[in-house]
Parts: sequence; structure tokens; C-alpha cells
Amino acid sequence: MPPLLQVSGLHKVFHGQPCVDGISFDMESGRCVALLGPNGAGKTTTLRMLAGLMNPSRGSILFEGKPIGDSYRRQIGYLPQSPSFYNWMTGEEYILLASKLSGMGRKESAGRAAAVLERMGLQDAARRRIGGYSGGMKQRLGLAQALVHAPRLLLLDEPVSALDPIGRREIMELLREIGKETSVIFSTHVLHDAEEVCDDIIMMSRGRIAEHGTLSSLRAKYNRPVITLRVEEQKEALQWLETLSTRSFILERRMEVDGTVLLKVQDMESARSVILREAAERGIPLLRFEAGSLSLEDVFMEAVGG
Ligand SMILES: Nc1ncnc2c1ncn2[C@@H]1O[C@H](COP(=O)(O)OP(=O)(O)OP(=O)(O)O)[C@@H](O)[C@H]1O
Repeated sequence: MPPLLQVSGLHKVFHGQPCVDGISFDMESGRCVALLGPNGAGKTTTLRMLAGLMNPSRGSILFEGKPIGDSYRRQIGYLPQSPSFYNWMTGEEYILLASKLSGMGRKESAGRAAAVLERMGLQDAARRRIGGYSGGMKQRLGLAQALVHAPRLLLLDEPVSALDPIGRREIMELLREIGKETSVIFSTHVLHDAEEVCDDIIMMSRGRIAEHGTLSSLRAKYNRPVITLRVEEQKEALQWLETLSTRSFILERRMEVDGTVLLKVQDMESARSVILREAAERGIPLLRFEAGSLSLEDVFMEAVGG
């Protein structure tokens, strides 16, 4: 069986500028993949090409081993970043329209529309006009539209970025459920969203893939020892902290706004004993000492060059 999706050498050039600059990856069926990257990384353009809405300048997309064609549109569900709705329609009318556009017959449409509206928690609002829906309800309606024809692959462009925390939570929980049954690719610039629901992460930076792997493989790959340190704001203590960064066993130092210092070290055991011994000898009032490893946030910042 070929992978669900095989993307190779995908490029998109706008006005001579590469926006997507040679993306290649395979996706197996049943996975939930986060397309993670800062603004302008090329996520929307990639998703639009994967949805068959935009032609690549170069490269190919194979769905179950075959080039994408007309029948592909029935296999995918797509939720754009800022979906536009007809506010005068009811939610039900909108979903019925979406299901008819996807080629379903009247009877099948009615059954699927009711089921998907209920699944998205919109059954009570189904006969109300969309104009009166909250942002979270509109996004759930957008998901219902993308799901109504039971697609094999769901493509969601920043599905939670415009929502308040409650709307965000609702959608993330739905995504977790949907991800159990359907293959999903969703874009986000928030690492935490990716960590919450996805199996795999594709980190994009300037139109390219900076990192690609399962959550755990990325964590393992970047598993560098890090010491987190905070001292009381005293002259000697701060001076000592300052000199620490010049020591050879410290590979990198980063100061957080609250005065916490993150030290990437070569070898945890020796760094830990030197730091604790010196702090004890000098009577440094330590407020925090933590021996850990890089968070995925750091991996992300490193991979996208932030
Ligand atoms: N139709 C277009 N014409 C010209 N330039 C475009 C077009 N679409 C996107 N771009 C440019 O391509 C770059 C990547 O855009 P894209 O929207 O794909 O990134 P993104 O990662 O989705 O970012 P965001 O999170 O801001 O939506 C941007 O610099 C954008 O200005």
C-alpha cells in the first residue's frame, strides 16, 4: 500500500519569490500532522496546494500513489484560515449546500448534515442564522463543512488561531476526536497546539521543511541537557551568574525576562556538580535549580532560526 500522501519537491513561486521552496514528505493514513511554522513560512500556500486549490510551480502530490485529479476533491475536507459564511443562511442550510457541492444526493446530504452538526455540538443552533453564531460556533460549522462528505484527509488552516481560549479548547477537543478516525494535517504557529493533538510535526521555515518527525523523535533528537537557574537579585549572585556563561562547559546561555537563566551544557553531571559546589562555596542564594532537557519550544526556535 502506498502512503496516503506523497509530496515531492513542491514549489510555489510568487512574482519570482519562492514561497514554498522544495517540500517533500510522506504521510501515512491515520496520522495527525501539524504543519508548524511562523507567519509567512508558507503553511497556507502548502495547504492550498495539498487541497488541490492551487497548482504548484513544480513538484508532485500523490494521493494513495496516484496524481491528484477531480476525484481527489471528494477525498479531502478543507477549512481555510478565514472561512467566509453567508450570514443570512442557517447552519443547516450551509452544511446542506456544502454537502450538495461535494456531490452528495439529497437524502444522503440530509442524513450526513444532521449527524455532523450534532457531532460539532451545533444541533440546537442548526436552524439559527450564522450571523448570530460566536467565533467558536462558526469554526465548528467550518469543521462540519469540511467533514460532511466523510473525507479521507482533513486539511485545516490555523483552525484555532482566531479563537478565544474557550473556543480554542472546544476545537482542540474536537480535533483530538476527529484525529482518531480521519487523517489530519493542520497548520499552526503555536507549538503547544501541535503538541496537544498531533502525532507528527513538520516544522516549516521560509518555505522549507526545517524538521520533520514524530513528537517523541524530535524530543529525542534535540535532547540536550539544560540547567535552569535563578538567583536572588544580589550583586555577587548576579555577577556569578554572569561569569558562568563564559565557562567552557556552558554551550549557550539564555536569560528569560524574569531573570531565570537557561544554560545549555555539555555534560549534565559535571555541570551540575560544578554549579552547585560553587553556589555553596560562595553562599549564592539560589531560588531555582533545575536539571532538565530542551523543551520542544526550544527545538522549534532552533529549527526555524528564531
Ligand atoms: N497569492 C500570493 N501572491 C503573492 N505572494 C503570496 C501569495 N500568497 C502568499 N504569498 C506570500 O508567500 C509567503 C508565505 O505565505 P503563506 O500565507 O503561505 O504563509 P503562512 O505560513 O501560512 O503564514 P501565515 O501564518 O501568516 O498565514 C508570504 O510572504 C506571502 O506574502
